[in-house]
Amino acid sequence: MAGSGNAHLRPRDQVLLQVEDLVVEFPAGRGRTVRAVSGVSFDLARGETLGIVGESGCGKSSTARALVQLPPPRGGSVRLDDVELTTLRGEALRRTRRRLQMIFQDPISSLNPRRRVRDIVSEGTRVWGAGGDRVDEVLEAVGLDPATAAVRRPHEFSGGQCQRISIARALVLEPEVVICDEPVSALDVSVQAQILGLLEDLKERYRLTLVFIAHDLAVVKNVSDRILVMYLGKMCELAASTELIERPAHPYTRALLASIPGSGLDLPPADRLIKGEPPSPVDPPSGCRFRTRCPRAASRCAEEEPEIRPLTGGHWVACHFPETA
Ligand SMILES: Nc1ncnc2c1ncn2[C@@H]1O[C@H](COP(=O)(O)OP(=O)(O)OP(=O)(O)O)[C@@H](O)[C@H]1O
Repeated sequence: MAGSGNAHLRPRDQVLLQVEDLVVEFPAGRGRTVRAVSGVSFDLARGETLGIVGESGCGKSSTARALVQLPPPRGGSVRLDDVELTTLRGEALRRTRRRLQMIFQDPISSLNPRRRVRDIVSEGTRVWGAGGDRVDEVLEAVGLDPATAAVRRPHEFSGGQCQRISIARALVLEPEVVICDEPVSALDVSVQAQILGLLEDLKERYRLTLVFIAHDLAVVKNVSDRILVMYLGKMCELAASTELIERPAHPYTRALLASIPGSGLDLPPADRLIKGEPPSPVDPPSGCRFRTRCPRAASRCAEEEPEIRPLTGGHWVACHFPETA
């Protein structure tokens, strides 16, 4: 079972992926360290979509990469079924990693321009020695005509089509969990909707479990069953999507939500804007990391770091003064 600080995690036998107290660090020059992710914990039931949202630099991509152990996190646990990924090495890690696939933000640069689509999509299957016969099926599943698309190269496709190719490349390995790291951020708005719709369809068809990362809460809210809001490497709030949208409790979540046109959240102007830039994660503020930009900050917020704690069943928040109305 999860430790007391991670009481929002469900019992292990109910979840496919369980992440506990994840810590990711990078060297930041002059002997300093940046803690990009600090104490992040969440779980995913099979077939569920968890959205992770927060502004640039809050640690979303570092969290995503730590799930697939690229690189392995500095601390914490990532458990897929009964398999603890953080202690796996070599062939055992490689074999388990196939079950978790990633889709990235920039589809064009993540595809090798010199190779034909068939080779790109089947690349992983050659490493695995299986799945090569699924290339046509997955190309068709992502909406590309295998007969014409497979022999072309990435530059002959639009950004949206390249993202379809990336999705096919992930799907061909029959993953259980697909981690989508800002999959639509680089695409035109009209294309974004198509790719989001495609991911929803594929999730049903292949019984996928999704982690969906975006800086834009407007995108995340429509595709996620639950949403985790991160700020400067830490968890702010975690709740079912409708609960988080209808009753956001953390001042950061509230400001993110109020910035979405038509969100229905009518905040006083001071609460609506997130002032200034995020502080440096190399030297984060004492106490609550959001306090330097928070309209509700009080002296306690500088002295004491808020633990993540329950508001109602399934709704968790790390704030000394959450909105509870
Ligand atoms: N390889 C690295 N070396 C040093 N610092 C890094 C590295 N990768 C990320 N960081 C730092 O870790 C912090 C979190 O970065 P991360 O990319 O995970 O955030 P993010 O929320 O995904 O942001 P974005 O939306 O811009 O990708 C940032 O301060 C970033 O500068």
